[in-house]
This record gives sequence, C-alpha cells and structure tokens, in this order.
Amino acid sequence: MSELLTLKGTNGVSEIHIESGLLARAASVIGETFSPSRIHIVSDSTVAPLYLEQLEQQFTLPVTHTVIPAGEEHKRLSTVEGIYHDLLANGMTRKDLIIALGGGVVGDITGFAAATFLRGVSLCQIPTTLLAQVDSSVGGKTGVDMPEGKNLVGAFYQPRLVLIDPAVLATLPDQTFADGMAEVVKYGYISNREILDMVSAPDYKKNIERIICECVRIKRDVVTIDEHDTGLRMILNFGHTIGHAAEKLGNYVDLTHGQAVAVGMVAAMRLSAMLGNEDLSERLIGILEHIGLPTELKYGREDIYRSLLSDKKKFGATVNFILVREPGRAEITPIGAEKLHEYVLKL
Ligand SMILES: NC(=O)c1ccc[n+]([C@@H]2O[C@H](COP(=O)([O-])OP(=O)(O)OC[C@H]3O[C@@H](n4cnc5c(N)ncnc54)[C@H](O)[C@@H]3O)[C@@H](O)[C@H]2O)c1
Ligand SMILES: O=C(O)C(=O)C[C@@H](O)[C@H](O)[C@H](O)COP(=O)(O)O
Ligand SMILES: [Zn+2]
Repeated sequence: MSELLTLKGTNGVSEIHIESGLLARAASVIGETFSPSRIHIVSDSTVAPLYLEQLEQQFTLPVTHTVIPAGEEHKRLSTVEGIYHDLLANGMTRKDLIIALGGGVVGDITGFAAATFLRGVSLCQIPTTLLAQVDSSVGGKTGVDMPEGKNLVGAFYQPRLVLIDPAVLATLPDQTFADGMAEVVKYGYISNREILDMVSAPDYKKNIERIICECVRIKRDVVTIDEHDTGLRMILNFGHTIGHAAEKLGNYVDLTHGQAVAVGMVAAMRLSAMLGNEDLSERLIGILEHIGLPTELKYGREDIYRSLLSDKKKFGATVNFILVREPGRAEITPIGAEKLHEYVLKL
C-alpha cells in the first residue's frame, strides 16, 4: 500500500508519502524534493538508537544531529534553544534542510526550530509514533508547552515533505500505540464514523495502514480549508480543551497527550449531554477501554476549569467548545465562561 497526498499551505505545498518501508529509502525521496548543502536531523533519546543511523547513512552530503531527551516535559523553549546552538555550530544556512525523526514531541519542537531559525529553513517530518503519523506531522502546527499551558508558544509552518513509514510502529510500546489511537478515535467522531467500527474490531491493528491513510486524508482536507485555525480546524481539537487542561495539571508527565485526549473526549461528550444532546459517552468509553486508554478525569473540577482558561479557543469570555452530537460530525459551540464553569463542576 502506497499513498501520496498533497496539502497546499501558505508557505508552500506539503507532500505526504505513506508507505511501509519508506524510512529505508528516505534519502532518495528527500533528494527528489530538496537540494541542500547539509542536513540536520533532530531525534530523541529513544528513537535515535533505533533509527537515526539507518537514516543518516543513506546521505552522501554532510549530516549532523541533535538528540533531545525523550518525553513531553522536554517540549519547552530551552530544548529549542539547544537545537538553535547545534544548527549554528554546524553551519546550517537557509538553503539547508532540517529533519524531525520522532514522535509528536520531536516533530513539534523541530518544526518550531525550523520555522524560526534564520526565519525559516526547509523541514521534513519523519514521524515514528502512531500519533505523529495520523496527526502531528501533518498540518504545520509547531510549538512548545509553557508552565502556564499547553502549546502556548508556536508557529504555523508546513513541512515540505512528510514521510510516513508504518513499519517503524513495530517498536512502539503498547501504551504509546494506544496514545495514537486516541487521535484516531477523535477522527472517527469528528469526521468518519466508519473509523469507529474499524477500531472496535478485535484485530484493528491489522488495518493500521488503512486507518493512518484515512486520518491523514481527513486532516489534510480540514487544514486545506482552514490552515490557521480560525474556523473549521478547531474540530481537530475535540477532546483537547479539557485534555490540555489535564496535561498541564499533571505537569506534562502524569498523563500522555493521547491519554489526556481520551479523558477529554469523554468529558466533552458528558458536557454535550448537559446541553441537552444525546449522551454518546457510553460507546466512546467502550472503545477507549478496548484500546487501553483511560476515561476518567483524575483532577479537581475547579482546577480543570481554571486550567482550561488558557485554551487557544477562548475569545474574550467565551470558549469555542467542540461538541459531537452524532458520530462523524463535530460542531464548534461557543460557551460562556460562567456556563462552562457550571458544567465543568458537574463533570
Ligand atoms: N502539531 C500537531 O498538530 C499535533 C497533533 C497532535 C499532537 N501533538 C503533540 O504531539 C505530542 C505527543 O506525541 P507522541 O504521542 O508521539 O509523544 P512522544 O513524541 O513523546 O513519543 C512518545 C514516546 O515514544 C517514543 N518513540 C517514538 N517513536 C518510537 C518508535 N518507533 N519506537 C519506540 N519508541 C518510540 C518516544 O521516544 C517517546 O518516548 C504532544 O506534545 C502533542 O501536543 C501535536
Ligand atoms: O492540528 C490541529 O489543529 C489539532 O488541533 C490537532 C491536535 O491533535 C493537536 O494536539 C494540536 O497540537 C492541538 O492544537 P492546539 O492549537 O490546541 O495547541
Ligand atoms: Zn492532539
């Protein structure tokens, strides 16, 4: 199975290749797109020992790298600063190429470094987690977490190339695979209910390539319509308003992003029911349990409410909340801060 999708963004076209075994011939695909003088690869301390050498040895031009410590708690500005120093020490110029080899953390940090270093250097994403393959490597959101909240500093910056090799998922721990499935379930609820049937099957992992292609296609279509998150793109935030609040309360270590999205989607379904819509939380909980994801918020509701006030969908005293009233279709619903407070306390 091999798929090529394109996404037209304001800083150019993003080509997204999906094919098992692609990492082994990444340099030849990269050579068809870029002609840099040098390449700098950013990876993390778990992914680098598994895949960095395999990638580096394919190039004949100078290749350097930065290996950052693995983990969400390192998705912060000081890590980006370290990458800038390595880029400068290795003489990277504007015509050169930066590659992100890793999960969503490496992708978001490296994307932000590429967007800002010398005011913009070409970027290739090679996502190695399911979450990064179905979501974070596509669409150009880059950035870092702040103690005050999730992803609060960043930039929109499209990678010129995204190389998705589902074969690298073979080394993922089960829990990290499940994290990616949280975003897959999100796509099912916001856009294509057939995904929900696929992931409910006992052997859903067998269909993972098909699932990846469908999720990437949905993300490509949404981002093409609203690259800068001013309207439709907000549906990709289903489960994230409360999810991000929980991630921050756990100091980015107690819950993974995927786990936070899982509990955030259940909370969003319950909140939707409080607004008079059909309660869809029971099936969602069943699917998440089948995948191995948590479903219940472990933090005080008042703390959750305070924490979600840093959400990027808040405008004045209103938060644009993402609701699903029927599987496969999401709605952006403005909720006043006072009402939201009342609902969150009842979750
Ligand atoms: N930019 C976006 O549009 C977007 C979308 C969704 C999520 N995100 C961000 O993505 C991040 C979460 O990404 P994630 O779940 O990939 O986490 P992650 O990058 O921390 O990766 C999870 C763990 O898996 C390890 N790993 C990665 N690939 C591996 C492999 N092939 N084999 C074995 N281990 C491997 C990593 O080293 C890490 O320890 C969050 O910061 C979230 O905010 C961004
Ligand atoms: O690409 C998007 O848009 C998304 O919302 C995808 C989310 O899965 C992702 O976690 C994103 O980083 C959240 O965006 P944010 O703007 O709420 O930080
Ligand atoms: Zn997400």
